[in-house]
Amino acid sequence: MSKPTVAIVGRPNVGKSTIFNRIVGERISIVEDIPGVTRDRIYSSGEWLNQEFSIIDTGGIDLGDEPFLEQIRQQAEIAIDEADVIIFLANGREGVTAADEEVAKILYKTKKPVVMAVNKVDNPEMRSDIYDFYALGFGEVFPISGSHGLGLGDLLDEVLKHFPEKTTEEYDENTIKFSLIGRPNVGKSSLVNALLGQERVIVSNVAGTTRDAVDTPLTRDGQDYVIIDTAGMRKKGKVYESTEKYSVLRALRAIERSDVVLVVLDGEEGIIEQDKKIAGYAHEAGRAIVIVVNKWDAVEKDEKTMNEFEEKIRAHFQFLDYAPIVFLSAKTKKRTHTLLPVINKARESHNLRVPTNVLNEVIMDAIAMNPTPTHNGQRLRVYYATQVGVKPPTFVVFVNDPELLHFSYERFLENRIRDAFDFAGSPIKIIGRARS
Ligand SMILES: Nc1nc2c(ncn2[C@@H]2O[C@H](COP(=O)(O)OP(=O)(O)OP(=O)(O)O)[C@@H](O)[C@H]2O)c(=O)[nH]1
Ligand SMILES: Nc1nc2c(ncn2[C@@H]2O[C@H](COP(=O)(O)OP(=O)(O)OP(=O)(O)O)[C@@H](O)[C@H]2O)c(=O)[nH]1
Repeated sequence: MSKPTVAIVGRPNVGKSTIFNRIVGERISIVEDIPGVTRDRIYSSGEWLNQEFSIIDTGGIDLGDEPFLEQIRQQAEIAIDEADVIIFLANGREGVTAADEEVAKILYKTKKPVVMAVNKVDNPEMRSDIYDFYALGFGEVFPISGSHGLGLGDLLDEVLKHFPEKTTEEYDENTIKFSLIGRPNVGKSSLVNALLGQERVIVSNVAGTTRDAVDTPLTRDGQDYVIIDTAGMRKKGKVYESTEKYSVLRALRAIERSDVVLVVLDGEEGIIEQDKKIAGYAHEAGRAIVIVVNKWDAVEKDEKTMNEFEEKIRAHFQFLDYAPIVFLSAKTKKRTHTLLPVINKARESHNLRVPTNVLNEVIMDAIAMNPTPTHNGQRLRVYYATQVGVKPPTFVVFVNDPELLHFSYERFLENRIRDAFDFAGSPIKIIGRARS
């Protein structure tokens, strides 16, 4: 299900990142640290009154050497393209500035709801500083203070009012939604074309929450698929489309709407740091993952080449050890037919539920084989485990003290679970919980 999206715009220094962090709350900090993956804090999720939404800090989208005004203009346009509701943020301590007026001018052009918030109103006496902002014409002005956490509730109440009607599931639940991510030029568009082949369906604009998203349907062997955000893979001529942060944002949104994510690599050029970062996003999102090595036609090879490349992938993407690897060529179409069955399998793993009794046998056997660790004289005790969810499969392990369940032991349990059940292509999550 795609969540509504909120974007924060405003000139520099009004406090966009402060507000973003407030709204995102603890979420970012609890995400596990993956070595080599730096987090761009431009896109995350928030929750208010049980309503989940995605949030974008357009200020975090670095638009290179563009002049100052051009940058904020482009950021406002990104907000218009990507969001369902826009928070226009200004600074109450400085009043309405020329740059605020520039942002306003861009926002007048959109039909999307804009909620005006004035930040740095740190105490009630300062509330009179906000009246000038009514002149910008966005209706009610919400005084807030990011540093003191004031006024955010009222602001979010207003934002929520403008969310689109609850969208029903975009596609039938049997339809497999997948996206292709990877750095520029690895051959994502070529691969989509290769998959569509003769049966190329006219690209239809299926309305998602992002008006701009163009998804491409595909049916093969009786299975329906939708390739998510094929438009985002093509350059559409807007200035900011080519900036790295924007393509990351686009990819993150596509990942979020997908069941399965294809991480596309260039077999000819090999693996570079950017690939790792992109793969990290897919992993963190908890989607099923397939690694695709494209341009395999262009690689000079002997019988060892594929194994060697696979070893390289495993060494670089240790966190993706569950992802199957498919070598193919979008250009010659060699082995492209092997891809969809692997996608089907990954989706199946992502939805797999295992019986509690068998799961507990596996866990108890694991413990017998490799006794639980001790820490400061205290031994970890594992009582039982149960699967609490799918997409990704999530297991709660009841223990005496979750602090004692270290990453390495968790990893060991994960591997035993994987040996016992076929979760190929899917991440699995283990949560330690104290038995009450
Ligand atoms: N007094 C006061 N200062 C604030 C408040 N919110 C943010 N600030 C300060 O304003 C400055 C800018 O905040 P940021 O959140 O970095 O602003 P930004 O809009 O994201 O800036 P850019 O990243 O340059 O676009 C920081 O020094 C913050 O500490 C607030 O509510 N009150
Ligand atoms: N040799 C070879 N070249 C390929 C293959 N697939 C794509 N290419 C070439 O790689 C280049 C980039 O392909 P695209 O499909 O545009 O790559 P992309 O990942 O969609 O690129 P962006 O739109 O920039 O993100 C083109 O020149 C393709 O002809 C392949 O399997 N083998």
